[in-house]
Amino acid sequence: MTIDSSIHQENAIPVGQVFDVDSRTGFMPPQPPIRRLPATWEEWEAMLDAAIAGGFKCGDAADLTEEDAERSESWRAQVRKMPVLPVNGALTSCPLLLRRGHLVLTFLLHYYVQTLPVDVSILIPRSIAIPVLRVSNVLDIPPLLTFSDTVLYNWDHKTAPSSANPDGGVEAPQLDNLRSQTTFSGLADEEEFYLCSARIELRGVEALELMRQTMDEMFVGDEIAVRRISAYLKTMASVINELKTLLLDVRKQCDPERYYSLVRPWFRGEDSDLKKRKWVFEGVEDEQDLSPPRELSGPSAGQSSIVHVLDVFLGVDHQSKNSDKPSFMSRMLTYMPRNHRLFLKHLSANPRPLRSFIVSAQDEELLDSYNKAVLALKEFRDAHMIIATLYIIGPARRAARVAMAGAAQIDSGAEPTPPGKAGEPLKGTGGTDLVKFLKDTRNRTGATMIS
Ligand code: HEM
Repeated sequence: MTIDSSIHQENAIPVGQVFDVDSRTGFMPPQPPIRRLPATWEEWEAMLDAAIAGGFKCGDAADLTEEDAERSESWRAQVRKMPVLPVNGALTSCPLLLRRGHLVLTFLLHYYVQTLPVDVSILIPRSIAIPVLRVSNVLDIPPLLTFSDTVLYNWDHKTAPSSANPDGGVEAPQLDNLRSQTTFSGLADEEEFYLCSARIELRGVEALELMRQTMDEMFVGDEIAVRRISAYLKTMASVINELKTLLLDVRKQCDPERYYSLVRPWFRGEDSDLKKRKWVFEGVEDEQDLSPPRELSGPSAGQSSIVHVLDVFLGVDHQSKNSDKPSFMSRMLTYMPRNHRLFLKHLSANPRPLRSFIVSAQDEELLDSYNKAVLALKEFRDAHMIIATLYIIGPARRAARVAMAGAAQIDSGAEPTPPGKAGEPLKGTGGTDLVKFLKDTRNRTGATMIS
């Protein structure tokens, strides 16, 4: 049986069409997402083409010239003049078009917001504000760029696969034959940042299949089942180790300084705005069916369902006992495609979780295999901390030192504080106090091991 089959028992892993989880590509769609919206919405596509061709810089870029600022302002003026295109008909009835619609509108939105001068308030013009709110409402995700826009629904084959597979089905994309459809900067570094996650999604499909097999065996629960689960968990540990290698491989083609200064600033959501400006969606108050969004965190691979699935399956709990506030991980669920969120909800509601099965089985080999799988996930997070240090913490400190040196030259009395040092803690794209947060998730993973 493949993981495509329908749910066949109460505690089965919930996969199949209803959850948009594919047996070959997991949370990624099996075929490349559509590349362009139909003619009715061509103005959005054309405006996005113009932004990409414009090679814009963010409004706070250190090397922004007057000419750069004028060019992006003339693009923004065109966006403001654009009509409010309808969100109806073919667009709302086709999930594939809706996904492309969300991608195009949120890239436009981030181009618009991030190219604004730093000293003006953020008013998102009606031409983007109304459609992005409508499309996001139908998809039930927030009206800004998400992991699904940059990774899940933003890929294509680098070269078209040579042939269909023998049974006439679609072949899963090869990990080394991927490209991204849309980027802000046009840099290979940005593409590599997205593709690193895409490869993890695809390689993670084997973990999904192992979970399904494990849950089937837990249902049986006899001695043979225990031996089989033990073997599945050992294989899962090696799959997670491969995910770690894929993560560390981001260093091969994504340069930390370029990522930090030329790619990452485009992702900022409302909660990462340096001046704490509010994002105002023009015209929302005139529309009966719309309301202003409550929370707008930028895209983060913390929204990757595959990592959440591993946590839920292995029993890693990210919710702090001393806080009523939802954890970052549970907040990120609302940024995932709705069906993937439902998938996770279904998995979390499993009446017989793996961890309690392991505890009650009292089998040494099984316990060892389980701990190996959890250790592999903890080591994935160790590697992730190395990456976050290389790509964010290091460059942020260096940028702060340069800024301090500049300020000291201007005014020797000034004492600016670098981010992540004595002042405000360094923020993640999702608005977290990132050093503390990443350490916490890593430690919680380690603490899941059973002694
Ligand atoms: C250059 C590459 C990467 C950088 C710089 C990076 C950075 C970060 C940062 C700063 C956070 C903190 C949360 C936030 O505020 O966004 C985070 C969270 C997270 N990232 Fe990454 N990340 C990278 C690649 C990846 C990849 C490829 C994955 C896996 C698909 C991943 C999975 C996660 C997860 C699951 C979280 C939530 C926290 C956790 O589970 O430990 N990241 N990342």
